[in-house]
Amino acid sequence: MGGIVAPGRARGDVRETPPWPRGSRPYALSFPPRPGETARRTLAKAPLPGSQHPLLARPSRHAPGVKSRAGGHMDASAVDAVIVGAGVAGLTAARALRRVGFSVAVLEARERVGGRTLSQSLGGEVVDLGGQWVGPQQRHVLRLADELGLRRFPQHHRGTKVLEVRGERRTYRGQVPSLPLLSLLDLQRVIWKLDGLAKRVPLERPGAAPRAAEWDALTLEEWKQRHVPTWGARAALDIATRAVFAAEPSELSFLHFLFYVHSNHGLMPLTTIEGGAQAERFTGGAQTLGLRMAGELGARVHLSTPVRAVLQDEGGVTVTADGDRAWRARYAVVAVPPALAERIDFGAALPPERRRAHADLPMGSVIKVVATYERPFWREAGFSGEAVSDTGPVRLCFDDCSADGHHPALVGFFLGETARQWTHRPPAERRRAALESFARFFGPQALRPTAVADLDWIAEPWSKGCYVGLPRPGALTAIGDALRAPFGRVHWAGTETALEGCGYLDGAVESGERAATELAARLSLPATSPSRVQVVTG
Ligand SMILES: Cc1cc2nc3c(=O)[nH]c(=O)nc-3n(C[C@H](O)[C@H](O)[C@H](O)COP(=O)(O)OP(=O)(O)OC[C@H]3O[C@@H](n4cnc5c(N)ncnc54)[C@H](O)[C@@H]3O)c2cc1C
Repeated sequence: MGGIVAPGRARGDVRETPPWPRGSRPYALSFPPRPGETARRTLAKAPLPGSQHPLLARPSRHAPGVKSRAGGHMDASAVDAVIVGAGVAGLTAARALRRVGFSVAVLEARERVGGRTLSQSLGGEVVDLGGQWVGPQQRHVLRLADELGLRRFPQHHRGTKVLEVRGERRTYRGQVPSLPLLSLLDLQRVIWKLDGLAKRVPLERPGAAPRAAEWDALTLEEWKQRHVPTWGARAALDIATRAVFAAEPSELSFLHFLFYVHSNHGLMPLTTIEGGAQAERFTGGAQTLGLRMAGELGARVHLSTPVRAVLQDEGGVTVTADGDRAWRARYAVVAVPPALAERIDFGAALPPERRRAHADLPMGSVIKVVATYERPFWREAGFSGEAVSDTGPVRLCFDDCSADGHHPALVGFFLGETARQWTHRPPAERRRAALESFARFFGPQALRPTAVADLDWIAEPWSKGCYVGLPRPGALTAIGDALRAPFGRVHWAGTETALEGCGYLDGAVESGERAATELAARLSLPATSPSRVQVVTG
């Protein structure tokens, strides 16, 4: 097969006729306004620097129809946009572009879609081994879920909670943990203080915060040592940090911590169930988000396709995957975590700030464990199923029963240093340790599950950890806007690039919509390059 064809569906072979003449259609995709909207619209309207980029002056090593590096002929296909990564962000971008008539190909390294979401059957009910909850503030993901027709149900939270601190098991009800009064007062002051400081970090440019350089050089641990006098407030801050970031306070840039809190509507919404980020779950699991979108995209999604190079020239982008397969596109959206983008060759002109983003946003560390039971024995004993611990190895636990309560389950998390300690241990030993934690929280019945499943996200080669990439101290200010700024014809998505909901499903959706808006603007400009209608295959 060879010759000249229009941008095609999956492999450059089917013309997709847009309902308007090329170049005449307004670019705007209709997403509701959000923080930074003005700036984004400006970006979308301004001529982007693609054609002036120094990289575009030289021909691609992978122009269609040429020999590949491996010497074989390339299997090149042409589309408007190649999207790298079929997580929620990449699929959101692809779906949005597709719905306004652009042709897309989505290339995914794994043999499944959904990335950091994974829903699987356990004990007769679907459980989530990756991303799971959504909250009322998370409007991007909630709107997408509604569009896709997904149903949600409230996270169970009624009953007594468990707090394990300094080796002592305490119980409490409501929102106020069982700590000494002085610690509680200190904790409330610290929450107000941190929420106040977070609001001073501009989401578009954290580096423009009043004391950005100083805060970026400081770790959350160092800030805590200076500003939090009571042991109880310190312990609560440590526990909350591990739960929210899957990292230790000593690993986090204080500036990034504040950015993240601002991006996610404050500390309390981040850490609570009722009215917070853990308020609801998806019926059928969170992976249904990606599965539904992939269903709409059909053969445009290519699984088991690890991308190795995204190289651009004057006319477009050539994306090369394992097996010497290549796709030709006008633009690309790279929707993988920065730590995974490090493995992709973007050519010598990739700006140093962007290289730094790939090198200095290591992923957090989490192992998630779900155990199912005959009976919800913790509910029957008056417990909500919520437990936090500074002892571990399970440091955070929730009730994970099905919506109707008929499939009792608990879910636990190994987080930060604890997850790293357990990543190399045998899975059976790890599961046993998780059950022992559950038993300490709620009673010995926890040692008798009907089934147990766990997922060590550190060992996942296409995630390298989770929940999210975390800038090392000093990196956020050095990277500047390179996390989001397009590199020639390459645009970036993924929850790490989100202004709102960063780190969460909400941020993945927000970033996918933003990248689609950027691309739609450029794709709607009059087509000047003949290469967009060329494809030559072997
Ligand atoms: C245990 C756990 C619990 C979580 N809990 C929650 C929660 O309760 N609520 C919430 O909102 N969020 C939660 N999250 C975070 C949430 O899952 C993520 O923010 C979100 O899924 C990120 O989506 P993404 O599309 O940005 O990235 P990803 O899901 O990582 O998608 C990137 C995709 O790119 C692919 N890829 C990587 N490299 C390449 C390559 N070279 N070529 C081709 N493909 C490639 C990957 O395989 C992946 O499919 C949790 C995550 C984990 C792991």
